[in-house]
Amino acid sequence: MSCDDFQDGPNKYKISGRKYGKNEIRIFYVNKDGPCHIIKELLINTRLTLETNKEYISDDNTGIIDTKSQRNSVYILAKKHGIKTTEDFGTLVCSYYLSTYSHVKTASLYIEEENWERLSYDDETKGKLHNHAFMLTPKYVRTTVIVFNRGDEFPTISNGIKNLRIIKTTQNSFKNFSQNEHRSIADAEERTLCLLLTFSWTYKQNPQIDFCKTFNSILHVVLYNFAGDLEKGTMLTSVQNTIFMAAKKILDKVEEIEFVEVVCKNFHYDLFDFEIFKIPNEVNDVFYPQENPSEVHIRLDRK
Ligand SMILES: O=c1[nH]c(=O)c2[nH]c(=O)[nH]c2[nH]1
Repeated sequence: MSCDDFQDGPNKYKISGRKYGKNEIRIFYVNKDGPCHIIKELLINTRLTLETNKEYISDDNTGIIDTKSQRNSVYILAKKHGIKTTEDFGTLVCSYYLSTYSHVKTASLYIEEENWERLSYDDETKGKLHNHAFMLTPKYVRTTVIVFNRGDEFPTISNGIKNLRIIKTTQNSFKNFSQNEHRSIADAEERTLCLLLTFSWTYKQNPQIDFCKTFNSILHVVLYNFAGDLEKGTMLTSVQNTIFMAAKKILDKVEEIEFVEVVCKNFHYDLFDFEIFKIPNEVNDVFYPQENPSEVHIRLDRK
């Protein structure tokens, strides 16, 4: 019987999940080694699971590492060691919690990274990048999850792309779906496809890779899978098939990845009905974007 199984009179219970931590620790780090500054802005959620559960089932708080202490460790470790990569820094923070507090069973972090790009001018200096000025280009959020269990040699690391919104105006069909008595929409040979994509991929333990380079090559896979060749494009027949193909191509491309998860919101762009106004509509060029997207999910594992 584990410490999470317990009995109160005739009633038996099991705590099947417990963790706690600080949310949205915002940290901005500037590497000032030389005139060309390198920056990182991270939003971090910490989570600790303790070996015992006495703080849940009794008034004994002696094991609780308060969430402000958890937050302070993030800033102090950044000051002492800097932040080179998000994955290394996240691993350092988790290792710190595990090595400092012998009663921490699992330390994990969820990290979002702001997409600051080095500033450049659209003039004769085009192509040259500024040493210490940046602009926020929030096309998507880069995510990292680190889970470090006591006793494991390495943490499990996941990366992801959150809230990438893309739209394609042709070469999207949706047809031959279930004929049922409640069906209200017709087959579409053509439609406008607008997706809000969140990908995450989890590495095998201790992958020997450049996480940043891998992120960029996965972003390329995701975009090319959606859009295809710049001029010729590519045909998409459903959201389900589109995200399956993207996940498969990621596993094909990066051997070190164990599984990929995709959550895809599909914003329907409906055609405005001009028929009632007797306005001819030879070209489908006016749409009304719907607010409430549908959602398609897949997780693809290696076997
Ligand atoms: O690609 C799609 N998959 C669906 O499951 C679905 N449902 C829907 O209304 N439109 C779409 N499109």
